[in-house]
Amino acid sequence: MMRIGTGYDVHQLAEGVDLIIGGVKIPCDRGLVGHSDADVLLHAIMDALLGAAALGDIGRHFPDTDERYRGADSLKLLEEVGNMLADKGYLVNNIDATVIAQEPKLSPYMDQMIRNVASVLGIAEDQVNIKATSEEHLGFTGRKEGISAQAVCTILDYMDGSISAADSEGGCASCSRDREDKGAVKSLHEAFCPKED
Ligand SMILES: Nc1ccn([C@@H]2O[C@H](COP(=O)(O)O)[C@@H](O)[C@H]2O)c(=O)n1
Ligand SMILES: C[C@@]1(CO)OP(=O)(O)OP(=O)(O)OC[C@H]1O
Repeated sequence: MMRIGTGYDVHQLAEGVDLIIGGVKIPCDRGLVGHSDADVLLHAIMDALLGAAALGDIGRHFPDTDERYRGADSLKLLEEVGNMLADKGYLVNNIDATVIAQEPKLSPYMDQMIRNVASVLGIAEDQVNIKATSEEHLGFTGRKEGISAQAVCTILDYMDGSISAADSEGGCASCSRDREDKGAVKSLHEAFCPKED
């Protein structure tokens, strides 16, 4: 069965803070404020993945009252979310996301953002799409008070037997993540990567 998830996040812009989007530190006179590194794009993607798997949201798994997540690298949190999905027998099929930012221009950094997301999730780069749009100077994003992001994803349920190796363009996530010893992931590995054993 294919399942769909959506995610949305907003962070405020302020001086004296790094701007990190999609795991890329972007040169800018202001950055996003948060308890973690405030990576608005990765937060929206995590919520989409958790939503698709009916696993709640990032606040449930990484509470902003927990000191362990102060300044947290959101790529590490995304990797944890990927592990949660794999442990439940889900494969990430595709992710599409939009960052809404009046400035700076994000297009020069898109390829690296895509590489970062694909790499930590153990999927192919063409399973990830990231876009940017300004808000034509309208609203809080248009006034440059903050940056928002939206994401949608589809995931496939390996355990229901309805998908084949051909559905997993990225192959078995366990190959790139060394998680072969876990139940559902072991099954994925055996199904999708038999020749690599
Ligand atoms: N922060 C942004 C905003 C936009 N882009 C790129 O520019 C294109 C046009 O944006 P509009 O908001 O004028 O529609 C958009 O499709 C992006 O390719 C960007 O890189 N960074
Ligand atoms: C990942 C967390 C961890 O504190 O990051 P924050 O920077 O607080 O970002 P937000 O999107 O407001 O909430 C998610 C949190 O769980």
